[in-house]
Amino acid sequence: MEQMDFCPKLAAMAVDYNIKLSDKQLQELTCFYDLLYARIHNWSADIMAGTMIDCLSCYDPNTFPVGCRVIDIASGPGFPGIPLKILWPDIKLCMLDASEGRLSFRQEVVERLNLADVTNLHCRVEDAAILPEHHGQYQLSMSRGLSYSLQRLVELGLQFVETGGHYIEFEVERRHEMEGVAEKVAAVGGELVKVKEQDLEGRIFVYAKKVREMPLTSVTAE
Ligand SMILES: C[S@@+](CC[C@H](N)C(=O)[O-])C[C@H]1O[C@@H](n2cnc3c(N)ncnc32)[C@H](O)[C@@H]1O
Repeated sequence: MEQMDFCPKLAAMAVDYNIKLSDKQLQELTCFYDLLYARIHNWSADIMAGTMIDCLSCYDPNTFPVGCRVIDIASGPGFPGIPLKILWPDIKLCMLDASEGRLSFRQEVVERLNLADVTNLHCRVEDAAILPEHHGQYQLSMSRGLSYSLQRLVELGLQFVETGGHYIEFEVERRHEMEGVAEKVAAVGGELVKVKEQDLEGRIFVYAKKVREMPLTSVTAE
């Protein structure tokens, strides 16, 4: 029953949040939901439609150049990377997570949906950030649900992008973290571009641009 509800709920929410989804994209997002439901957790259609809309809401034309190289850090089962890839099939997407189980699930989704230009990485973000094949190799990085401080997240995210590239943090209801956010971003080589709030999931999107290269500090506990 939940599964049958998903597609119409997502379609209605997309209209509410001004996100245009084609029938094909709705089908693909529904297929992703079906796989999540069967393999990961039987999340309700309401919760999952909200999660998909949350992921898609980070889109900003100034940070997503056509065909851009994107890395989703700590992607888990594929959020926000897979919904964004479905909405913008031209992006070249890498999804990274420290959990191996999540990698095989994401791979299954990629194969079922026949998604091109997607790579999957089983690695800790701190390790990948200093590898030459990932450091500075993307135009856009993002993370949703990784539980580090905002400054540490921006620091890590900016390691992956070239100068002029962007990092998007999916911040949620940590108002204290938003104090002095521009200074926190500047301290790790970035410039705060904008902050966007959305009622759904208490979301605050933080957009940071990389303006200079900074070495990654070796914080191990926060
Ligand atoms: C709360 S989940 C969020 C997953 C997904 N981004 C989402 O929005 O549903 C946090 C994820 O971070 C991953 N993770 C935690 N520490 C990590 C690290 N140091 N490097 C890479 N992934 C990490 C976990 O394996 C988990 O999949």
